[in-house]
Amino acid sequence: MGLRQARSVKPAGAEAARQAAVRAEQEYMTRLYGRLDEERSSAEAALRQGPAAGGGSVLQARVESAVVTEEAARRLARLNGVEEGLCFGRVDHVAGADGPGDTFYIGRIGLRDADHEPMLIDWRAAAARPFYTASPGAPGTVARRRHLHLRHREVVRLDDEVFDLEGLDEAERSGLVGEAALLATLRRGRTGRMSDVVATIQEEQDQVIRSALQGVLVVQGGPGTGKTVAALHRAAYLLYTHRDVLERRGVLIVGPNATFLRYIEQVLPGLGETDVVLATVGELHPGLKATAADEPAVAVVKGSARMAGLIEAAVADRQCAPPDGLRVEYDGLTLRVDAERCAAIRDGARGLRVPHNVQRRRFVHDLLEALAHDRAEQYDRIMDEPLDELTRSGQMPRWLQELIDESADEPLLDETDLRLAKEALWQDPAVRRAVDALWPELTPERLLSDLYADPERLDRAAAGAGLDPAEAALLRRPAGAPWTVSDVPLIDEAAELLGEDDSAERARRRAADAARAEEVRYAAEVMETTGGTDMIPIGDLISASELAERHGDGGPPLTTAQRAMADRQWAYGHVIVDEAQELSEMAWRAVMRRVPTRSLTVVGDIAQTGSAAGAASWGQMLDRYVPGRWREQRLMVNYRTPAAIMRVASEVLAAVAPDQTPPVSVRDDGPPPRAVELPVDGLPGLVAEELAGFGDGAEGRLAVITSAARHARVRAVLPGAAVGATPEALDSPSVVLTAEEAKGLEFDSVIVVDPAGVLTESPKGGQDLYVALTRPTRRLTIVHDGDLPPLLSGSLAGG
Ligand SMILES: Nc1ncnc2c1ncn2[C@@H]1O[C@H](COP(=O)(O)OP(=O)(O)OP(=O)(O)O)[C@@H](O)[C@H]1O
Repeated sequence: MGLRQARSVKPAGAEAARQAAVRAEQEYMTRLYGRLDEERSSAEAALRQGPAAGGGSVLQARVESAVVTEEAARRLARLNGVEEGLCFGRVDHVAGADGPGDTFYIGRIGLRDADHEPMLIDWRAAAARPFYTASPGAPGTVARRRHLHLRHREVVRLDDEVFDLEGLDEAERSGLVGEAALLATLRRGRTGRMSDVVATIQEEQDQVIRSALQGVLVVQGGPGTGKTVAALHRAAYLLYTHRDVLERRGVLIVGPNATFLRYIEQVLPGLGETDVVLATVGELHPGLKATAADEPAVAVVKGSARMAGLIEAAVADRQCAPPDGLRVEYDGLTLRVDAERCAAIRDGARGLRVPHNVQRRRFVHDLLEALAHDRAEQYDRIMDEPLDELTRSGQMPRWLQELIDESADEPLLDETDLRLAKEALWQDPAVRRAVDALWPELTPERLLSDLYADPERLDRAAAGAGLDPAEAALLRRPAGAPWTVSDVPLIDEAAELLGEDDSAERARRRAADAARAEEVRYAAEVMETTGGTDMIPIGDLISASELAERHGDGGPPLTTAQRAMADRQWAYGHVIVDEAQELSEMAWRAVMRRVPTRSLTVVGDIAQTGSAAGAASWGQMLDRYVPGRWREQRLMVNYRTPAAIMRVASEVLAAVAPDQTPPVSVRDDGPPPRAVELPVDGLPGLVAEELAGFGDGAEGRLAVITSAARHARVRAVLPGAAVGATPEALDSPSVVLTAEEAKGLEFDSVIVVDPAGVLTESPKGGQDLYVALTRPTRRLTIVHDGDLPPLLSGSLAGG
């Protein structure tokens, strides 16, 4: 939207009129909050009372109570979540020939009065849209947009934007100022957590938020253009508009790291939304929670799509036919299956179009059958020896010879004999060992750790997948080393090829039965806990780590989000990938498996790609799934970084990614960025000065972003600062981060230490410095040792 064209009106000299307007709005807000209180009371009563008694079985009654209770708990959670800023806007439509124009109040949820007349319109509803899209150039039927600023339940300020200028007198026109509501929001100090922006969504963002559910939408935008915030509001909007599908299937949001997910976590409940799973790539596979990163060169190999071929080859390598045939000692005999038969059995199993662990059942069956036959033949020969002797010596009685001749055509083993023989063989440890060695039952983790730890296996698999020996060597590591984030898509890929192993399948079935019983018990317990508001609503917005904790407690998987997270084969209704430029080809495969309908929102900035295995273009990652069928929307306005800071960042961008256009800053406030020549030992003084600049309020966050080379020293001189991308770091006034860790986050003040180091360490060639420079919302200080990179020195004021 033409942000600078939008206008607000300050009725100069009309203080009395302003006060009257505030009073009128206060009256309306009081009614709205009164209605909210009534709704809360009725949700609490529904929780206390449960469903009305009716006919039906005890089980049916229990299930109904669970449903009613869950619905009431959700409703209550939603109502409690909107206490602050319940209503934030109002639109007045132009009067028509048939009477005065409609007025709508816009809020975080919708409310109706006792007669079911709408009092407050949910921001996601179609009737709310003009509030976001009206602009002076295209006002539609909107005459005025009013932003209401509340503190608790009290109206503290109104900002009007009048689109029907004809209706204003000269004094009012001269009092018009630029986008007061947005700028006031943007200037607020940071709290370490992202907050919702429902009151100030801009038109270009609105288009992203309300874009159709179907297909792949790419949102490409520079730093601070609100990609993350728009993606989260889109999740809320889609869940509201397509509740039927998405409540059942859930929405998955993939973010770059756990801290980032914590940073955005509270936005969704704030928007009144649930049924959303937040996960990093390292958590995509149930049961895993990898955070360690590989060296860039290793990450590049692990991220390459060729790894899919390597894993396929590694699985095939675990399906053996011994070149000399199989020999097993059993019951005093040496049982044999010759090489040709072994190969036929292996190929027969491979020919089934099912995963390895399921094919194994056929392999085991056929191999045991071959062994059983060999055993029967050997017994037969042993039994035949005395008879042969009789024949040779001419002492065979006629009746016996006749009996032998009659049974000559009968098979050695009938069906029952064969079954019993196979069962007996399968009980024998030596037979099992032999079968397992040829075609083991494998978990994905075991496949991968065996592979990484065995150079010969690796070389064989690599050769089958077109990786050269040097690349294969990068994958080597000792068994038992912790999994890295880049391993997780590989484990997921392996799981797909291996299928459930038998024991896992049995455990899953047992767990499902137990969970069902537990759900009924839980519902009954909830009914007894009729504590009203202090009852913890059933949390639907769940992160992978929370899920793991709950499962550790043996709690039942209750919600869509919880069920989805626990199930590798869950198909989500929609997937949102944030900082999507960082995903490798293999990570994309893992994501795409989770959304067979290809309903995705892909959010990122190609200019910020830091990961060596990440995207150079969106087509590189997406064309193989939806060739030419993804749509792109660009966000061009930077809401975070003031213009003077952005000028410095833009010069870096021009040098490292000349084909990318930096966004235009909406803010041009704040002090100019500065460069300071200072040894690391001088940092405490600088940090103290910056923190003092925030004043005494609780708000205000500072980050020291430094190169890996200086990280240890910077940490040592700043013992009071939090370190690294941990959730606790978000609550700390100051934190020391690498550029990689700072991705997606923002801070009031940023000190970049050792820009030359950040620049050279950046795997892609400078993108990390661009990321670091675009984190501040107010102040940027660059600290160097007299080695300021030339691409910064031109645009910075020295200090
Ligand atoms: N319409 C808006 N109203 C108020 N604040 C907004 C609006 N759009 C974005 N912002 C604010 O601008 C800041 C940047 O937004 P966000 O983090 O979503 O940007 P981004 O494009 O994801 O950035 P990056 O690529 O650097 O991670 C946030 O503080 C966000 O709340």
